[in-house]
Amino acid sequence: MKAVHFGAGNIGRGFVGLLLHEAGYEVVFADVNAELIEALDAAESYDVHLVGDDAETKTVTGFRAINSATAEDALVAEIATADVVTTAVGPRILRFVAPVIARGLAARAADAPRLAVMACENAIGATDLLAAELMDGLPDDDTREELAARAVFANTAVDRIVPAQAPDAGIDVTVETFYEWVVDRSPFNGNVPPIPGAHFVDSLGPYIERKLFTVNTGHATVAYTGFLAGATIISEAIGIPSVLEATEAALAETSAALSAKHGLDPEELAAYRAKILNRFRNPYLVDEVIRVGREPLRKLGRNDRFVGPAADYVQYVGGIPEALIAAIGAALRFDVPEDTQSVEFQQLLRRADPEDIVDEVMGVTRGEALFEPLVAVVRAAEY
Ligand SMILES: NC(=O)c1ccc[n+]([C@@H]2O[C@H](COP(=O)([O-])OP(=O)(O)OC[C@H]3O[C@@H](n4cnc5c(N)ncnc54)[C@H](O)[C@@H]3O)[C@@H](O)[C@H]2O)c1
Ligand SMILES: O=P(O)(O)OC[C@@H](O)[C@@H](O)[C@H](O)[C@H](O)CO
Repeated sequence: MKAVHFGAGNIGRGFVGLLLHEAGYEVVFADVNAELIEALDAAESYDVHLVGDDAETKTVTGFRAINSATAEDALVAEIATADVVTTAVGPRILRFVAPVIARGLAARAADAPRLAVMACENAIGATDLLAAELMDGLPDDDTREELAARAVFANTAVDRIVPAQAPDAGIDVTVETFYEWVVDRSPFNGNVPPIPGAHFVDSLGPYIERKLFTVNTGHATVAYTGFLAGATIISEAIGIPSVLEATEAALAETSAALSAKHGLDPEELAAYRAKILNRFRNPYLVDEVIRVGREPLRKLGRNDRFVGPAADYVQYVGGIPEALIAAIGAALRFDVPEDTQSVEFQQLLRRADPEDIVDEVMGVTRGEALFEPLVAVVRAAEY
């Protein structure tokens, strides 16, 4: 069995690549980072260090690596004969990897089994987005129909904290012990790919929302409020009482919305929240607030970790989620010169009207209950 995985970064090597290897796949990593690809190509193995309770080291072997920027034809040939394609490149990069996956599908033998395509990104419907980008790039409906019949596109939810790696780590990765990979079973018609580390479910919606609106809302709240409090590392930030309080308050609101929307049990959600806060406290993970807060424009989008659950709170619980609005207020002050979106956002805050920022960045329009509270928090953050 062979898997082609786009994005040989932190989660690519430390989670998806590891689980596919453990499932018995030969993994072909594809990435645009030439140095990383050369290092992977030259190595016979790399280690994944699981840190925290039940620490252990796992070794990944039997992989290859291809530079997707310079060796596209070789990558197309790999996709043509692969069983699985996965991505962990970031949601806004999916449109760049879609065309080569399309070429790979077009090159498959007519009798080849359908290719399982799963985007492993922190976004609701990431695989749908990848599929839409792929289909949009095709010349006509006949080609779209032909290639759609050669693939199975399945949404997923992935959870494992993998920080940026130490400069001397090489291709080895340090990760937390916890992991969860949940995949929508419904597109496979009973033929799910054999990946023991993945959990196939009939309805992914509650899983991805529970993950994104608890792990990632909490993580981002710790990052943004921690950044303002002067912390640099997540485990340090969550030790600050005001940061913990802000995070617990935001997560109480997301849990209320999840419970009201999906019928999730409040006690189970409380246990889930407590476990996640403990994951953030892991003293062996050096996870910087600037990684966790990265790309604030994406994180403040309508369907992402703040506005998504805030809108659900308004719709399913009723009232205004004040703690989530306060966390958004902290996100507006995430001023990090090395983060392109942070720089862009700080410039936008200087020149744009608060109403336009709420509309265009957060996707909340005038007349919605969240509009005025969000305008007020943006106005308070403006220079
Ligand atoms: N790190 C985590 O804790 C974690 C956990 C769950 C999900 N995720 C998600 O996984 C994705 C990747 O996150 P990460 O932390 O591994 O980031 P990362 O920056 O470590 O890895 C991304 C990799 O994608 C590569 N890349 C960029 N453009 C590419 C292209 N056009 N073609 C092929 N490769 C390309 C980069 O060179 C990089 O190696 C994101 O969507 C993130 O939200 C991350
Ligand atoms: O990857 P992002 O930028 O969407 O979010 C940053 C972190 O919250 C994220 O990478 C977590 O570590 C991960 O989602 C844990 O499963």
